[in-house]
Amino acid sequence: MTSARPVAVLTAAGSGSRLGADVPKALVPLVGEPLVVHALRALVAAGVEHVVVTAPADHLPAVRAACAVVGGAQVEVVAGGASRQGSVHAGLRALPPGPGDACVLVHDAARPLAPVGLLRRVVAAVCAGHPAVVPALPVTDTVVRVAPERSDDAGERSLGAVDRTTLRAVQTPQGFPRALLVAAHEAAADRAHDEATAATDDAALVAALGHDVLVVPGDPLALKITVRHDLAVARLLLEESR
Ligand SMILES: Nc1ccn([C@@H]2O[C@H](COP(=O)(O)OP(=O)(O)OP(=O)(O)O)[C@@H](O)[C@H]2O)c(=O)n1
Ligand SMILES: C[C@](O)(CO)[C@H](O)COP(=O)(O)O
Repeated sequence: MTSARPVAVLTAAGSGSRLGADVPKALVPLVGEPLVVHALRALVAAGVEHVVVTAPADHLPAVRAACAVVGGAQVEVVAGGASRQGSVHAGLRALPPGPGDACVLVHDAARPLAPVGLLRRVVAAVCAGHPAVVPALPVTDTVVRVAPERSDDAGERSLGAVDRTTLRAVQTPQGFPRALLVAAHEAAADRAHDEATAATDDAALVAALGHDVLVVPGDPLALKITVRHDLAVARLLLEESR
């Protein structure tokens, strides 16, 4: 068990194409503050000491200006990569080594309302010795597999339902000892050049090295802002909680 404060990479370099705003998703306001600022405040509230924020290369000044309003941690903003995986790798390269290496959180600006209790659960599990920790929620819909043939407007052919009791929807922040996370990213660096080949989360890269991934309870507040509807839900949740 370590008592050092954790450090973090906050991914904010995505364009937000599915959201369709006129600025990158991390800069879209939610009740007065950009998504990236909400996520950064949560990391600081959980005791994170140093945060590297990844930003779109053509929006570095805007993301720096947004993050400058948050005190309580050292914050650096660097250009992200061509995929989320590439951005996390770039963030890790910019994170100076130190005692916080015992627990690195990787968090998405796209999950602005992740509560501090959730962040603390992840940190506590990493500090207790787990090599990879992810928060996740049970899946509540019935989930079916579909046939691999191309779909058309008429729909797809269902191959039947999968057992949802064993499925979990994974959130962020995810936590790892730094050396292991870096090794996992180095081993998979050739996949990071495009989203089609990149891993969709960091735990998958650590699992690919043969390590166990611990799943801890997630939180509905850690929902991911992907489409406009999510932004409306987040606004309601935030207003309700104030
Ligand atoms: N090259 C990329 C792509 C994504 N992200 C970050 O990874 C998180 C999850 O990505 P997602 O929600 O898919 O964001 P976008 O890629 O921006 O969304 P879209 O796919 O709709 O364009 C976000 O915080 C996003 O900013 C990143 O840092 N670098
Ligand atoms: C990392 C993540 O938020 C865990 O659910 C998710 O995989 C990011 O996926 P996206 O396709 O980049 O939104």
